[in-house]
Amino acid sequence: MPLYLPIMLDCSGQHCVVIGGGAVAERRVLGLLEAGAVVTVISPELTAALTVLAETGRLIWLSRHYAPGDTRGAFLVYAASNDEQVNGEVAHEARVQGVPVNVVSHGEAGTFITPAVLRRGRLTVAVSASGAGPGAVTKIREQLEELLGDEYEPYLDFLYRMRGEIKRREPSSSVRRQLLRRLEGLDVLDQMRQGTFIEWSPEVIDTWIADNREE
Ligand SMILES: C[C@@]1(CC(=O)O)c2cc3[nH]c(cc4nc(cc5[nH]c(cc(n2)[C@H]1CCC(=O)O)[C@@](C)(CC(=O)O)[C@@H]5CCC(=O)O)C(CC(=O)O)=C4CCC(=O)O)c(CCC(=O)O)c3CC(=O)O
Ligand SMILES: NC(=O)C1=CN([C@@H]2O[C@H](COP(=O)(O)OP(=O)(O)OC[C@H]3O[C@@H](n4cnc5c(N)ncnc54)[C@H](O)[C@@H]3O)[C@@H](O)[C@H]2O)C=CC1
Repeated sequence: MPLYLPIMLDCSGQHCVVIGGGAVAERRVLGLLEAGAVVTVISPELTAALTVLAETGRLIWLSRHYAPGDTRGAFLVYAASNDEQVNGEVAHEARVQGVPVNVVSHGEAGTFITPAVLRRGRLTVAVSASGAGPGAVTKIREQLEELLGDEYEPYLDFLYRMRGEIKRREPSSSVRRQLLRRLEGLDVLDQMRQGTFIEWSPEVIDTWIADNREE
């Protein structure tokens, strides 16, 4: 297996196709929906959770087997049936069309693989072992879950908001850089972990910027 290139893809509004409706397809669909994709599932059967998503209009379900041409025009394709041969055909068709494809039954047959994912609001950590085995990946993801607690969600929201304020208010790029460096050096993350953080009002932000803007 090669060393894959990690990237973060904007899938919002993009048409993505999943072949198969089992447990693995379900994981792929949930990831796609979280990323805002428009999902079509092609499978004669669906898991209970996928059935609910189809019934509530969160995905488009074509209740049939894969047929040639199903991957046409897709942004991403997932060959997630339990039939190796079908998955191989899907992969071949997608490759010919230049559409990125993930093959769940045989990673190397696809053009990308799916990492284990940990999310904390704006934070996304994707773990790949380049095919060394799902056990290793899962264990590393679980260890990172211990390390990166829920406090990262409000912390990154705080940094995001303050970064916006600094960029909006401060015309000098060198001062901006200094403010952003100082911002990241604050003990806000610890305060959030301990539950002692008090949301910064616009006045507090003004004062902090004024106090920290000297070069
Ligand atoms: C190559 C890759 C291709 C891809 O799917 O993209 C691939 C391939 C295969 N997985 C297989 C088996 C299992 N995989 C899992 C679980 C996960 N597998 C995932 C990713 C990947 N799996 C890609 C490499 C990622 C990397 O290394 O970077 C995760 C991270 C993401 C996800 O699937 O959501 C998720 C953990 C999520 C988490 O913990 O967060 C479980 C456990 C379970 O399902 O509960 C089992 C059953 C138990 C077992 O076999 O150990 C088989 C054998 C199938 C067979 O026997 O027929 C193949 C085929 C092959 O080896 O090529
Ligand atoms: N990459 C991964 O993380 C993992 C991969 N696997 C592999 O993924 C495959 C699928 O796993 P599960 O989802 O657990 O299997 P499953 O048996 O629960 O689901 C298979 C799905 O494929 C559908 N299907 C079968 N033939 C089809 C066709 N011709 N066209 C469209 N849909 C078709 C079935 O209706 C069913 O919905 C396994 O066979 C295994 O090889 C298994 C576990 C984890």
